Amino acid sequence: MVPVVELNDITHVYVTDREASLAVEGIDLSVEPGEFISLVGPSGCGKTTILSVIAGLLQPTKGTAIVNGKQVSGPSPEVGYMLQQDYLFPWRTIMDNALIGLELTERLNPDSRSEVQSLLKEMGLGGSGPLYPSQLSGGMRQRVALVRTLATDPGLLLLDEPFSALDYQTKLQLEDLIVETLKERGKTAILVTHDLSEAIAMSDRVVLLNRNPGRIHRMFDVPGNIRAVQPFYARKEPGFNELFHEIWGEMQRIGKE
Ligand SMILES: Nc1ncnc2c1ncn2[C@@H]1O[C@H](COP(=O)(O)OP(=O)(O)OP(=O)(O)O)[C@@H](O)[C@H]1O
Repeated sequence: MVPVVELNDITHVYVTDREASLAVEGIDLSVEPGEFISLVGPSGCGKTTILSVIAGLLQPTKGTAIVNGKQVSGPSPEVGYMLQQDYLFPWRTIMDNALIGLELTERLNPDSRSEVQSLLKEMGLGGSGPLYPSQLSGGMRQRVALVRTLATDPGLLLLDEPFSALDYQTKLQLEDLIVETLKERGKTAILVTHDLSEAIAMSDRVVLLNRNPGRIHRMFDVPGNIRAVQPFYARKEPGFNELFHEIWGEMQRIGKE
Protein backbone atom coordinates (compact mmCIF):
# COMPACT_ATOMS: atom_id res chain seq x y z
CA MET A 1 0.00 0.00 0.00
CA VAL A 2 1.31 3.46 -0.90
CA PRO A 3 1.41 5.59 2.25
CA VAL A 4 -0.75 8.72 2.21
CA VAL A 5 2.00 10.68 3.96
CA GLU A 6 5.73 10.08 3.89
CA LEU A 7 8.05 12.43 5.70
CA ASN A 8 11.71 11.76 4.99
CA ASP A 9 14.28 13.34 7.28
CA ILE A 10 12.34 16.60 7.70
CA THR A 11 14.24 19.38 9.41
CA HIS A 12 12.97 22.91 9.75
CA VAL A 13 14.76 26.04 10.90
CA TYR A 14 12.72 29.21 11.45
CA VAL A 15 14.78 32.23 10.51
CA THR A 16 13.79 35.59 11.91
CA ASP A 17 15.58 38.97 11.79
CA ARG A 18 17.38 38.22 15.00
CA GLU A 19 17.92 34.46 15.10
CA ALA A 20 17.59 31.05 13.51
CA SER A 21 15.84 28.39 15.57
CA LEU A 22 15.86 24.69 14.83
CA ALA A 23 12.23 23.62 15.34
CA VAL A 24 12.22 20.00 14.16
CA GLU A 25 14.98 17.66 13.06
CA GLY A 26 15.17 14.33 11.25
CA ILE A 27 11.44 13.57 11.22
CA ASP A 28 10.67 10.29 9.44
CA LEU A 29 7.01 9.35 9.43
CA SER A 30 4.78 7.25 7.25
CA VAL A 31 0.97 7.26 7.52
CA GLU A 32 -1.06 4.50 5.86
CA PRO A 33 -4.39 4.99 4.03
CA GLY A 34 -7.27 5.16 6.51
CA GLU A 35 -4.95 5.48 9.48
CA PHE A 36 -5.66 7.97 12.28
CA ILE A 37 -2.54 9.13 14.08
CA SER A 38 -1.96 11.69 16.81
CA LEU A 39 1.07 13.86 17.44
CA VAL A 40 1.66 14.59 21.11
CA GLY A 41 4.52 16.15 23.02
CA PRO A 42 5.55 19.18 25.03
CA SER A 43 4.62 22.66 23.92
CA GLY A 44 6.96 23.88 21.20
CA CYS A 45 8.09 20.40 20.08
CA GLY A 46 7.07 21.14 16.50
CA LYS A 47 3.65 19.50 16.09
CA THR A 48 2.15 22.41 14.16
CA THR A 49 5.37 22.79 12.15
CA ILE A 50 5.01 19.18 10.99
CA LEU A 51 1.35 19.70 10.00
CA SER A 52 2.30 22.88 8.11
CA VAL A 53 4.92 20.98 6.12
CA ILE A 54 2.40 18.25 5.23
CA ALA A 55 -0.18 20.90 4.29
CA GLY A 56 2.32 22.58 1.97
CA LEU A 57 2.17 25.82 3.97
CA LEU A 58 5.80 25.56 5.00
CA GLN A 59 8.74 24.51 2.86
CA PRO A 60 11.05 22.44 5.10
CA THR A 61 14.68 23.47 5.36
CA LYS A 62 15.72 19.88 4.67
CA GLY A 63 13.99 16.63 3.72
CA THR A 64 10.99 15.75 1.63
CA ALA A 65 7.28 15.52 2.34
CA ILE A 66 5.27 13.25 0.06
CA VAL A 67 1.46 13.13 0.03
CA ASN A 68 -0.31 10.54 -2.11
CA GLY A 69 2.95 9.73 -3.88
CA LYS A 70 3.68 13.33 -4.91
CA GLN A 71 6.21 15.66 -3.37
CA VAL A 72 4.43 18.49 -1.55
CA SER A 73 5.08 21.84 -3.19
CA GLY A 74 2.15 23.88 -1.86
CA PRO A 75 -1.42 23.54 -0.55
CA SER A 76 -3.51 20.89 -2.29
CA PRO A 77 -7.25 20.12 -2.29
CA GLU A 78 -6.29 16.55 -1.34
CA VAL A 79 -5.44 17.84 2.14
CA GLY A 80 -8.01 19.41 4.50
CA TYR A 81 -6.96 21.45 7.53
CA MET A 82 -9.09 21.95 10.63
CA LEU A 83 -7.94 24.31 13.35
CA GLN A 84 -8.73 25.23 16.95
CA GLN A 85 -10.73 28.24 15.75
CA ASP A 86 -13.49 27.71 13.22
CA TYR A 87 -12.67 30.81 11.13
CA LEU A 88 -16.22 31.07 9.83
CA PHE A 89 -16.97 34.35 8.05
CA PRO A 90 -19.57 36.18 10.21
CA TRP A 91 -21.22 37.84 7.20
CA ARG A 92 -21.87 34.57 5.34
CA THR A 93 -24.61 32.09 6.15
CA ILE A 94 -23.69 28.62 7.40
CA MET A 95 -24.43 27.19 3.93
CA ASP A 96 -22.21 29.80 2.25
CA ASN A 97 -19.46 29.23 4.80
CA ALA A 98 -19.61 25.49 4.20
CA LEU A 99 -19.37 26.03 0.44
CA ILE A 100 -16.31 28.27 0.58
CA GLY A 101 -13.69 25.55 0.02
CA LEU A 102 -15.48 24.44 -3.14
CA GLU A 103 -15.80 28.04 -4.24
CA LEU A 104 -12.10 28.81 -3.71
CA THR A 105 -11.02 25.69 -5.57
CA GLU A 106 -13.50 26.46 -8.38
CA ARG A 107 -15.36 23.21 -7.88
CA LEU A 108 -18.85 24.55 -7.20
CA ASN A 109 -21.42 22.71 -9.30
CA PRO A 110 -25.24 22.54 -9.39
CA ASP A 111 -25.21 19.65 -6.85
CA SER A 112 -22.89 21.34 -4.34
CA ARG A 113 -25.67 22.90 -2.23
CA SER A 114 -27.60 19.67 -1.82
CA GLU A 115 -24.40 17.74 -1.06
CA VAL A 116 -23.41 20.25 1.60
CA GLN A 117 -26.96 20.21 2.96
CA SER A 118 -26.71 16.41 3.44
CA LEU A 119 -23.38 16.85 5.22
CA LEU A 120 -24.91 19.51 7.48
CA LYS A 121 -27.78 17.14 8.21
CA GLU A 122 -25.34 14.31 9.01
CA MET A 123 -23.64 16.61 11.54
CA GLY A 124 -26.99 17.44 13.17
CA LEU A 125 -27.13 20.87 11.54
CA GLY A 126 -29.86 20.25 8.98
CA GLY A 127 -31.76 23.46 9.78
CA SER A 128 -28.70 25.71 10.11
CA GLY A 129 -27.99 26.51 6.46
CA PRO A 130 -29.69 29.95 6.41
CA LEU A 131 -28.35 30.99 9.85
CA TYR A 132 -25.24 33.06 10.58
CA PRO A 133 -22.26 31.88 12.69
CA SER A 134 -23.21 34.20 15.59
CA GLN A 135 -26.45 32.23 15.97
CA LEU A 136 -24.60 28.94 16.62
CA SER A 137 -22.80 27.53 19.68
CA GLY A 138 -19.04 26.85 19.64
CA GLY A 139 -19.60 23.12 19.11
CA MET A 140 -22.03 23.74 16.25
CA ARG A 141 -19.58 26.14 14.61
CA GLN A 142 -16.81 23.57 14.83
CA ARG A 143 -19.15 21.05 13.18
CA VAL A 144 -19.69 23.56 10.37
CA ALA A 145 -15.89 23.79 10.06
CA LEU A 146 -15.85 20.00 9.71
CA VAL A 147 -18.53 20.15 7.00
CA ARG A 148 -16.55 22.86 5.18
CA THR A 149 -13.45 20.61 5.32
CA LEU A 150 -15.31 17.48 4.19
CA ALA A 151 -17.16 19.30 1.39
CA THR A 152 -14.00 19.40 -0.74
CA ASP A 153 -13.56 15.64 -0.11
CA PRO A 154 -9.88 15.64 0.90
CA GLY A 155 -8.37 12.17 1.46
CA LEU A 156 -6.20 13.47 4.29
CA LEU A 157 -7.36 15.62 7.21
CA LEU A 158 -4.99 17.56 9.42
CA LEU A 159 -6.62 18.38 12.74
CA ASP A 160 -4.73 20.95 14.81
CA GLU A 161 -6.28 20.92 18.29
CA PRO A 162 -9.80 21.21 16.89
CA PHE A 163 -11.47 20.65 20.27
CA SER A 164 -9.35 22.77 22.59
CA ALA A 165 -11.71 25.76 22.60
CA LEU A 166 -14.76 23.63 23.43
CA ASP A 167 -16.30 22.57 26.72
CA TYR A 168 -15.59 19.01 27.85
CA GLN A 169 -18.96 17.50 26.97
CA THR A 170 -19.01 19.04 23.47
CA LYS A 171 -15.44 17.90 22.93
CA LEU A 172 -16.35 14.28 23.79
CA GLN A 173 -19.31 14.41 21.38
CA LEU A 174 -17.19 15.84 18.58
CA GLU A 175 -14.43 13.27 19.09
CA ASP A 176 -16.98 10.51 18.46
CA LEU A 177 -18.50 12.33 15.49
CA ILE A 178 -15.17 12.95 13.80
CA VAL A 179 -13.83 9.42 14.25
CA GLU A 180 -17.09 7.91 12.99
CA THR A 181 -17.33 10.29 10.02
CA LEU A 182 -13.72 9.80 8.94
CA LYS A 183 -13.83 6.00 9.37
CA GLU A 184 -17.03 5.73 7.32
CA ARG A 185 -15.38 7.68 4.50
CA GLY A 186 -12.01 5.89 4.74
CA LYS A 187 -10.17 9.17 5.39
CA THR A 188 -6.65 9.41 6.76
CA ALA A 189 -6.12 11.83 9.65
CA ILE A 190 -3.36 13.40 11.69
CA LEU A 191 -4.45 15.00 14.96
CA VAL A 192 -2.37 17.38 17.06
CA THR A 193 -3.54 17.49 20.65
CA HIS A 194 -2.36 18.29 24.16
CA ASP A 195 -4.90 15.84 25.55
CA LEU A 196 -3.26 12.43 25.81
CA SER A 197 -6.51 10.66 26.63
CA GLU A 198 -8.08 12.13 23.47
CA ALA A 199 -5.04 11.04 21.41
CA ILE A 200 -5.31 7.43 22.58
CA ALA A 201 -9.11 7.31 22.34
CA MET A 202 -9.19 8.58 18.74
CA SER A 203 -6.08 7.09 17.17
CA ASP A 204 -4.58 3.96 15.71
CA ARG A 205 -1.12 5.21 16.65
CA VAL A 206 0.25 7.90 18.94
CA VAL A 207 3.49 9.62 17.97
CA LEU A 208 5.35 11.18 20.90
CA LEU A 209 7.76 14.00 20.10
CA ASN A 210 10.47 15.50 22.27
CA ARG A 211 11.76 19.04 21.94
CA ASN A 212 14.80 21.25 21.40
CA PRO A 213 14.73 20.33 18.64
CA GLY A 214 11.53 18.36 17.96
CA ARG A 215 12.28 14.74 17.12
CA ILE A 216 10.16 11.61 17.19
CA HIS A 217 10.78 10.08 20.60
CA ARG A 218 8.59 6.97 20.34
CA MET A 219 5.51 5.64 18.57
CA PHE A 220 2.79 3.69 20.37
CA ASP A 221 0.28 1.39 18.64
CA VAL A 222 -3.17 1.61 20.18
CA PRO A 223 -4.52 -1.92 20.89
CA GLY A 224 -7.34 -3.17 18.64
CA ASN A 225 -9.99 -3.36 21.38
CA ILE A 226 -9.55 0.37 22.07
CA ARG A 227 -9.62 1.26 18.37
CA ALA A 228 -12.73 -0.82 17.79
CA VAL A 229 -15.02 1.37 19.90
CA GLN A 230 -16.01 5.02 19.87
CA PRO A 231 -13.57 7.37 21.66
CA PHE A 232 -16.02 7.89 24.54
CA TYR A 233 -16.08 4.15 25.32
CA ALA A 234 -12.41 3.63 24.41
CA ARG A 235 -11.47 5.25 27.71
CA LYS A 236 -13.15 2.39 29.58
CA GLU A 237 -11.47 -0.41 27.57
CA PRO A 238 -8.90 -2.75 29.14
CA GLY A 239 -5.39 -1.54 28.35
CA PHE A 240 -6.37 2.14 28.00
CA ASN A 241 -5.05 3.21 31.42
CA GLU A 242 -1.87 1.17 31.01
CA LEU A 243 -1.10 2.83 27.66
CA PHE A 244 -1.97 6.25 29.09
CA HIS A 245 0.47 5.75 31.98
CA GLU A 246 3.19 4.40 29.71
CA ILE A 247 3.04 7.45 27.41
CA TRP A 248 2.55 9.82 30.34
CA GLY A 249 5.68 8.40 31.99
CA GLU A 250 7.68 9.01 28.81
CA MET A 251 6.30 12.56 28.62
CA GLN A 252 7.42 13.23 32.20
CA ARG A 253 10.90 11.92 31.36
CA ILE A 254 11.07 14.16 28.27
CA GLY A 255 9.97 17.14 30.39
CA LYS A 256 12.93 16.60 32.74
CA GLU A 257 15.54 16.21 29.96
N1 LIG B 1 6.91 31.48 12.59
C1 LIG B 1 7.83 31.13 13.48
N2 LIG B 1 8.98 31.83 13.63
C2 LIG B 1 9.92 31.47 14.50
N3 LIG B 1 9.83 30.40 15.31
C3 LIG B 1 8.71 29.66 15.22
C4 LIG B 1 7.66 29.98 14.31
N4 LIG B 1 6.66 29.06 14.46
C5 LIG B 1 7.08 28.22 15.40
N5 LIG B 1 8.30 28.57 15.88
C6 LIG B 1 9.08 27.86 16.90
O1 LIG B 1 9.26 26.51 16.46
C7 LIG B 1 9.11 25.60 17.54
C8 LIG B 1 7.99 24.61 17.21
O2 LIG B 1 6.75 25.33 17.16
P1 LIG B 1 5.35 24.62 16.89
O3 LIG B 1 4.31 25.66 16.92
O4 LIG B 1 5.47 23.78 15.67
O5 LIG B 1 5.26 23.65 18.15
P2 LIG B 1 3.98 22.93 18.77
O6 LIG B 1 4.47 21.61 19.28
O7 LIG B 1 2.87 22.91 17.79
O8 LIG B 1 3.64 23.91 19.97
P3 LIG B 1 2.30 24.02 20.85
O9 LIG B 1 2.07 22.66 21.43
O10 LIG B 1 2.66 25.01 21.91
O11 LIG B 1 1.20 24.49 19.95
C9 LIG B 1 8.86 26.44 18.79
O12 LIG B 1 10.08 26.62 19.45
C10 LIG B 1 8.34 27.76 18.22
O13 LIG B 1 8.67 28.83 19.07
